[in-house]
Amino acid sequence: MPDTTPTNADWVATASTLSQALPLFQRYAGATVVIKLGGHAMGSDAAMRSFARDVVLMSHVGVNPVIVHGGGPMINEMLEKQGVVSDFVHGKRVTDAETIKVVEMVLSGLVGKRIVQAINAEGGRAIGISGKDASLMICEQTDPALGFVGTPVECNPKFLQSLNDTKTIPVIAPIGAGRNGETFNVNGDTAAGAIAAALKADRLLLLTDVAGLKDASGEVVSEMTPEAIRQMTADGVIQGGMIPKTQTALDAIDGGVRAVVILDGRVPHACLLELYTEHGAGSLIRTPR
Ligand SMILES: Nc1ncnc2c1ncn2[C@@H]1O[C@H](COP(=O)(O)OP(=O)(O)O)[C@@H](O)[C@H]1O
Ligand SMILES: CC(=O)N[C@@H](CCC(=O)OP(=O)(O)O)C(=O)O
Repeated sequence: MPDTTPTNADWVATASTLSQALPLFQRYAGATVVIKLGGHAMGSDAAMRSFARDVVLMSHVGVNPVIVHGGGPMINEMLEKQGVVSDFVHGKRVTDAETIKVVEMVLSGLVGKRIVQAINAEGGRAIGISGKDASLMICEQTDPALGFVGTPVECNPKFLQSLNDTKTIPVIAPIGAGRNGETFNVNGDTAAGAIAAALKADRLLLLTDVAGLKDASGEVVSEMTPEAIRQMTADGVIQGGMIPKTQTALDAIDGGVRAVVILDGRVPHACLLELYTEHGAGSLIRTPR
C-alpha cells in the first residue's frame, strides 16, 4: 500500500492555495445576494446539495444570502394527485380557493423545508419562512381572472437584517398576505425581484434551466443593458417563461438592485461560478457604468 499521508509540503501547498483564494472571497464580503431557486433548477438531491454548499460557503465568507424559491413542478404534482386542474395565463397559475391551499402547503411545507434541511445538512443555519412572516410581502390581487394570484405592493425586509446579524439564512416561499386576510400565490421570480429591490441587493441571481439569455442566433449573451432586453422583447427574441424573468430583472434594477444574473441552476456550483470566477456564469443585466 502506498503511503498517502499528506506531507508538510502538501499542507503548505494547500494553505498557500487557500490564502490565494482570500482576496477572491473578499469580493462579495458584506454583499446581499438574493438567489431565486426555480422548481426546474432544484432537480436531484445532488443538485440540491451543490446549491446548499454554495450558499453555506457564501455565508461563511461574509455574503448575506437570501433564498427565494419556486416549486411550480411540485405544485403540479400535488394538484394532479388531488385531481385539481390548473391553467396558466401569461406564466401565472390561475389560483382558486382550493388551489391556493395546495400551493401554500407545497411551497411553505415541502419545498421550503427541503431547501432548509439541505443547507443545514451542509453546516449552514437556514430558516424557512414565507412572505406572510413578519409581514415580509403584502400583496394585492393581480387580476380577478387569476383568482388568488398576488402582486407584492409592500415589502418589510427589516427583520431579514436581524437574521443576517445571527448568520441565519432565510429561505422564503413566494406566498403573500393580503390586507383582508387573503393568502396570495406569487410568481417566484416576481417575489424574488420585489424582495431584492426592498433590500437594495447587490445581486439577484435567477437560477433557471437554460445557460442564460439567448440572442436571435441562439447564443447566450454574457452581459446586457435593460435597453437591450427591451429591444429583444420587442423583437420577439425573448419569449414564454423568460418574459416574466426579464421583466423581474428590469423592475429589480429600477428598484435599486445593482445587477441581475440569469443562469443555469442545474450546473454544479452555479452560484460560486457566477460570483467568484472571472467571466461569471449566465447573463448579467445592469445599467452601463
Ligand atoms: N431569449 C431566450 N433566452 C433563453 N431562454 C428563453 C428565451 N426565450 C424563451 N426562453 C425560454 O424560457 C425558459 C425559462 O423560463 P421558465 O421555464 O419559466 O423558467 P423557470 O421554471 O426556471 O422559472 C427557457 O427554458 C427557455 O425555453
Ligand atoms: C402565480 C404563480 O404562477 N405562482 C407559481 C409559484 C411557484 C413558482 O413560481 O415556481 P417556479 O419558480 O418553479 O416556476 C405557481 O403557482 O407555480
